[in-house]
Amino acid sequence: MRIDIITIFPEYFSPLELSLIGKARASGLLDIRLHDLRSWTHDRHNTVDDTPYGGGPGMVMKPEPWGEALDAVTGGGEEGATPRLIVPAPSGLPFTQQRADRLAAEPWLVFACGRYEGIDSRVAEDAAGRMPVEHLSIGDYVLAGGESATLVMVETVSRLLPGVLGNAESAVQDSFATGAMAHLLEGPVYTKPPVWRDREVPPVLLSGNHGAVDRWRRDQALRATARNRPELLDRFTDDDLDRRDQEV
Ligand SMILES: Nc1cc(-c2ccc3cc[nH]c3c2)n[nH]1
Repeated sequence: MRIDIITIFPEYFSPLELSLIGKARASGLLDIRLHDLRSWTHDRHNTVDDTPYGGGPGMVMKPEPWGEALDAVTGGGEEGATPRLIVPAPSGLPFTQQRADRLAAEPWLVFACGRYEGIDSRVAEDAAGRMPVEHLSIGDYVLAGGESATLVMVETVSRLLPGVLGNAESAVQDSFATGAMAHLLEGPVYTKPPVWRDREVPPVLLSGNHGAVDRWRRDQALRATARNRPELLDRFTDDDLDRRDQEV
């Protein structure tokens, strides 16, 4: 997958040089390219913002640099390929695991990181004439810019790509994404030592009884979900829950 990120703070994305994503980039699994929006300004001050039409607080990102940046970045696709443009925004569609699964199937994503009060709306309108455009929100809170949201989305999508996670992690990911644990919150996890500050690991996890361990883990996941996200349990009918009992 190719991922282009356009931002006035390219250094914000140095975490993408680390860990699994850093390794995936080094191996060629992931091709992440950073672009400084100011490269497409032509004035002495590299101006990217201006006052909002209609008045109001703050500044709005000017359309000209964005238009030139998107033309330059998206024009260079192989065999004229076009990317999907993702614009992080508090007003966007919810970014969910399901939407991440869908984005992970895309060959090329471009992220437009806004700042100030946002990007002149004509930029996305103009781009939509040449490529799919999605405004996405990572949650109901307001960030100072799109960079944090882009980091979250790039990490969530990248870890779904085959080969990015090691075998162990991808096995864990599968068990929570599908089957009896799908859509449930993860329960508690433990590792050595068996006793730490007089706190024991739940004995079932040391029992070697895989059926009992699976049942215990599903029960813990149901408890965590009922406690913190009861609305997720609405997805299950009583029959589903009974069937899950048989499954595990
Ligand atoms: N889910 C979420 C996205 C944002 C966001 C996205 C872009 C910009 C640009 C300026 N402020 C922004 C905030 N906040 N919260």
